[in-house]
Amino acid sequence: MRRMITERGLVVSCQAYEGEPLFGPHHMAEMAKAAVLGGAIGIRANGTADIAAIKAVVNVPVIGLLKRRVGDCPVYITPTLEDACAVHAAGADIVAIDGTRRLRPDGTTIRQVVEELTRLGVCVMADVSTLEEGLHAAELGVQYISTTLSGYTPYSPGTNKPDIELVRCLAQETRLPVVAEGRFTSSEQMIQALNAGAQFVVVGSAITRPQDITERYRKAIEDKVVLNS
Ligand SMILES: CC(=O)N[C@H](C=O)[C@@H](O)[C@H](O)[C@H](O)COP(=O)(O)O
Repeated sequence: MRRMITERGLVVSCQAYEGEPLFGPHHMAEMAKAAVLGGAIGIRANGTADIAAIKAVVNVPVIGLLKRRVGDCPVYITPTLEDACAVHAAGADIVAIDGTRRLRPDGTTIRQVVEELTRLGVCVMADVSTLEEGLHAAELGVQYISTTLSGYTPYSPGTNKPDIELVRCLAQETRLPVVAEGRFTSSEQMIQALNAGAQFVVVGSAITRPQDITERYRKAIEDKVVLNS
């Protein structure tokens, strides 16, 4: 049985890239278990192996995606219908796809992908970068809109902070659950997003990438303390 996320709260993204120490389904499944122990109401995961491994050990809904770069196509979050079907088949409760209007690597449009996933009964999260993309995805009939790609398209504002303003606008202008995702590094920012209308907040690197967390602490020392004279 596939489950939606209906509560408000924190979803933890458990992702590691090839070459990183925690890459691999075993590590990601253990990370997901730890996140659920801490109170995560859902997990976001990349790749069919990680999704299946995580589904086997947690009982909260899993948002699945498949990051895949094809040539120089900028669409890389579950870029094709086949990728979305693979994510669904791996057990994801919700399938996250690129929610922009950009053509997918196989030349298809978001409309075609969402129409087919809707016909198959797949629950879709559209990862968008602007309000306009969110409104368009909502019109196509997706179930969730996430701010995931804000700052990651050439036409969206690039900052090192979460895009709380986009959360607020999406929450005001659509009737769909809005997901706040991308660059959350503090619980204060999470509260701001929830108060701006997010149904839940997805936090990744700040919880599940130890090398990034360590680097953030180390940089703080460098910025404030003279280490060597
Ligand atoms: C833009 C993109 O490709 N985002 C990906 C989407 O799944 C992941 O790399 C992020 O880690 C995830 O969105 C969570 O964000 P953050 O790690 O900043 O908390």
